[in-house]
Amino acid sequence: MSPPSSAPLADGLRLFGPADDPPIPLDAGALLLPGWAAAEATRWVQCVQAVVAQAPWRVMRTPGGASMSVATSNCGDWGWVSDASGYAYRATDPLSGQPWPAMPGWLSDQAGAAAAAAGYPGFVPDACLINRYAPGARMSLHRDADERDASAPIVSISLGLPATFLWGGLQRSDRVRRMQLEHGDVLVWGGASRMTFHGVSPLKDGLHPLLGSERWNLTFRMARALYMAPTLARFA
Ligand SMILES: O=C(O)CCC(=O)C(=O)O
Ligand SMILES: [Fe+2]
Repeated sequence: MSPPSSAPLADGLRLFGPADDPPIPLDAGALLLPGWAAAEATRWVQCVQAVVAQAPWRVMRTPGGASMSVATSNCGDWGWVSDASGYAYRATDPLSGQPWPAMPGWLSDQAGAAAAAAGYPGFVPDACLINRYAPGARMSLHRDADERDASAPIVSISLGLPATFLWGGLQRSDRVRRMQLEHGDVLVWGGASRMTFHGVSPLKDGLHPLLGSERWNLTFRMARALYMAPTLARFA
């Protein structure tokens, strides 16, 4: 196999990270792209800031009534919300009654390029959930199961403080692996691992040059749209 190319594709898109770190297979269908988003981190941060200027960070409640430990926002056609009635994708922000901020084209392009680099061409997200972790914030083991088309992958970007990511199996009781997610890391999972249980351990305190004592995570999904990989990929 030839070494991964670092040549910019267009408008700052790269096949692999600036350090040319090769992708790390995690499971069938799941790949870590180390540092893939690091080179453009300030642009990622600016995009999030523009979103939260319109749809501010808020703490959602779980159906059981507990406050989530992350603060959350969304952009795109569909925003993921949790409240007393359950989990759902909504077209409008419950805080404002207005549609969620549009997904910046650059974000959508980046998510599509990351998915393609992980073997999922044709990924066009219609939802981007943004989670903000302060020290102590965590996400318990769950799987992303509110989307219409489970053949579409998930693209998850980490910014700011490192976190311990929990990667389990298809059953809640399966062994859980712990891995460090660093600033700029991109995790893509789909196919056989699309319904893998995952979570995040309580964030350790620290100071990141760009985000201070926070970690931001952007999770791109196809919430309602159907995933249609380009025909060519089937013959590749
Ligand atoms: O913060 C992360 O890395 C994971 C977030 C997540 O799993 C989710 O929002 O569903
Ligand atoms: Fe998740």
